[in-house]
Formats: sequence, C-alpha cells, structure tokens
Amino acid sequence: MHVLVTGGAGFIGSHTCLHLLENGVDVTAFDNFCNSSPDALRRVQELAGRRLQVVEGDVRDTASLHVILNGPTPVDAVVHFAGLKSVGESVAEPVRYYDNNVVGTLHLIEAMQRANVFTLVFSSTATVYGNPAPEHLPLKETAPCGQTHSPYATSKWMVERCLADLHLAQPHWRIARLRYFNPVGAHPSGRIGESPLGIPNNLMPFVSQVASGVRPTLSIFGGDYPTPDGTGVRDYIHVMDLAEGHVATLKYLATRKEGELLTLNLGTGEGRSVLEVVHTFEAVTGQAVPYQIVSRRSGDVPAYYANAAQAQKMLQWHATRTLEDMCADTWRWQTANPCGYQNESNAIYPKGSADSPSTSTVHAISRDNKGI
Ligand SMILES: NC(=O)c1ccc[n+]([C@@H]2O[C@H](COP(=O)([O-])OP(=O)(O)OC[C@H]3O[C@@H](n4cnc5c(N)ncnc54)[C@H](O)[C@@H]3O)[C@@H](O)[C@H]2O)c1
Ligand SMILES: O=c1ccn([C@@H]2O[C@H](COP(=O)(O)OP(=O)(O)O[C@H]3O[C@H](CO)[C@@H](O)[C@H](O)[C@H]3O)[C@@H](O)[C@H]2O)c(=O)[nH]1
Repeated sequence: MHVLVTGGAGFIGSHTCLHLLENGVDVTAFDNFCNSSPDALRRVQELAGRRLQVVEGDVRDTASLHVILNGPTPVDAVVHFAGLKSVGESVAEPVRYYDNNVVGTLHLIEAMQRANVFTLVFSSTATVYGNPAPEHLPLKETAPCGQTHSPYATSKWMVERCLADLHLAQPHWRIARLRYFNPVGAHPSGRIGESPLGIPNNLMPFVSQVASGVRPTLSIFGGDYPTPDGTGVRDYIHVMDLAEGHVATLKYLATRKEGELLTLNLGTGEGRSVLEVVHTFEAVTGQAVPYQIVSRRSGDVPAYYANAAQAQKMLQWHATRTLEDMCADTWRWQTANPCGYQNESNAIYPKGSADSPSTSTVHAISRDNKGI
C-alpha cells in the first residue's frame, strides 16, 4: 500500500507517517512546511528505519499533487492533514483559513479524481459541533453540527459537507471524516513531537514551555465558564493514539468493496479542564506551571468531549493512553528539544546531501511547480 500524507511534517502527520511506515505502508509526505520543519521527517525516517518519500509543495497547487498522484508508484489512499488549525488565529485571519483549508482540499479532491484515487481520510475537528448543549455531551457523531464559532471550525465543516456531497454524487469514493478532539503528547522516544513556530496557540505546548522556563506564565483563557472549575473543558487525546486511529481507518476503508462515507469522533471520551491539565502536568513532571486567569479567547466554547463508541465499533480502535502519559511524553519531548525542531535549519536537506532521507526521494516543488 502507498499512502500520500498531506501535511505529513506536521504534529499529527509526522506521528502518523511513522506509524504507517512501521506497519509496512509506503509513504509519501507532502508539505509546504508553513508550520513544520523537514527535520521532523528525517527523524521519522530514522525511527522507522525505512525510506520515506518527501515532497515539498502546497495542496493548492494541483500540478504538484498531480506529479505525485500520477507518479511511478500508484497511490492507494490520501490522508489529508494539510491545513491551518488555530481557532483563535482563524478569527483574525478568516480568508487565509478558508483559502488553505477549503480551497486546498478542493484542489486535492480534483487532483485525486484526475488520478483515479478515491480513498481519502480527512482531518476534521470536534469544533464542528459548535457550542454543544449539555444534553449532547458526550458528543455522538449524530449531535447537531455546523453552528460553528470560528472560521477554522466553519472551514472544516464546509469540507465535511463537500465530502458528503461528493460521496452522494460519486458513491464509489471511500471517505473518512475524522473529528479529532484535542491531540497532545509526543512519541515516547522524545524524537518527534509538537513544535509550534513562535508563540504556541495550543494549551499543552504552552504549558510545557512555561514548565521549562521558556515562557514565564500561562494565561488561562476564561475562569468563568459554566464548568466545574470555571475553565474550558476539552477531550485531550494522545497523538500516538490518534496515529493508530488513522492506520485503523485506512485498514477499514481498504476492506470496503463499495464506497463509504465514514464519520467518526477520535477522542478518549473524557473531558478535562485547563486547570486539570495544568495540575496533572505539574504532578507528572514535578515542575511548577505559574498561571494567571485572563479573559476568554475569541472563538472558544466552554466544554466538549467525545462519545468514542462509534470508532471502537467500526475500527476496533480506542485511545489507551492517559492524561498522565500525554503530560510525561510532552515533557520528554520538551526537555530533549527545548527549541523544538527550530535549531535544525530548513536547509537540513541540501540537494545531494548524504543526510537527506535519500537524495532521490526528496523532490522540491514550489507552488508554481518550478523546481526550487
Ligand atoms: N492539532 C489539533 O488540535 C487538531 C485538532 C483537530 C483537527 N486538526 C487538524 O488536523 C490537521 C493536522 O493538524 P496538526 O496538529 O498536525 O497541525 P500542524 O500545523 O502541525 O500540521 C499541518 C501541516 O500541514 C502543512 N500545511 C499547511 N497548509 C499546507 C498547504 N496548503 N499545503 C501543504 N502543506 C500545508 C503544515 O506545514 C504542517 O506541516 C490539520 O488539518 C488540523 O486542522 C488538528
Ligand atoms: O494558552 C492557552 C491556550 C489554550 N487555553 C485553553 O485551553 C483549551 C484548549 O485550547 P487549545 O489547545 O488552543 O485547543 P482548542 O482551541 O480546543 O482547539 C484544538 O482542538 C480542536 C479540536 O477540539 C482542533 O480542531 C483545533 O485545531 C485545535 O487547535 C481551551 O479552553 C483554551 O481556551 C488556555 O487557557 N491558554
């Protein structure tokens, strides 16, 4: 099996590439590195001990995709992680989010269609449930969707709708719309993990940077939510569990003789507040995480967590790692890589370098499809 992983250098993508390689799958990682480093992929290849093909390009550039999808090794499926993911940032930059997340996915679908590749796993999000009424918690996949609170969430919901319409018109497509809850943690080796560029938007990387002294204080956005301790509640899931969920999804789709439109929550089923995360992190690592409670962040909602039963039923998959595991693995990654991948330059793969995954496997394709 040969899988194209868009956004393969990113946080979830890199862990999924590794797990795919470990399962004997051939992988092409496609990324424009707007929020990641090629070094993540070099480390994935080292950990896997197997060759990983890396292509630099943008999903909005159909020509780049066309080159891979019509390359010498036929692609069996696409896992589409490429996109922007910050709820708060999307409120300030909506057009950038719609362009990348919606337009990018449309270009990918078009390129897949032209190459007769009809299996797609799409990174959706629990934010498509909007601000769920308490009676809908824990959230089943059938809970009301689409009353979104940020351009980011709307962009993912728009793609979900598009994929449903695509499947209606062309039922031979095998599509999984995976609604992730809050992925955190890192590979237990401490070699790959979440490496935000600049100030982290997400809670766990911010907490670990405060614990290590890189940043002085965590700002907790809102202490007056209608939750047990007043702080926001989310369903944090270990990125390794999530990676395993993707491989389980691909295995499931590969067994389908007919087309399929699968919609699944990938979460643990447990809601944890921001303060619970902070205190668990402190207990696991022995490090203090000074914090202050500030006003709510635009686009945030008070609380949501998954009903994870459908994924268990369809995939025979469920998350096994605890919040303590998530904190311990994040901390191992943070201490081993205080600056993330940022000390290792993006020029880590100079053309012809012996250090590259394989000089023949790294193709650089710019947005206008001219070699760079
Ligand atoms: N991390 C989360 O909390 C979370 C939760 C739900 C859904 N998701 C979705 O899952 C996907 C992966 O998330 P992540 O946490 O790994 O994010 P990430 O930012 O670490 O990874 C995304 C990757 O996609 C690449 N990318 C972005 N736009 C691209 C483009 N136009 N062309 C090619 N590459 C592009 C980035 O460089 C990055 O390597 C995203 O689509 C995100 O919206 C993430
Ligand atoms: O510095 C921070 C960062 C976050 N939070 C809070 O921590 C919680 C989690 O926030 P964050 O880690 O930013 O995740 P979300 O905003 O819940 O969104 C994440 O999880 C969604 C799925 O649930 C994904 O779709 C998004 O891409 C991903 O960014 C929220 O209550 C935030 O208000 C803080 O208090 N301080």
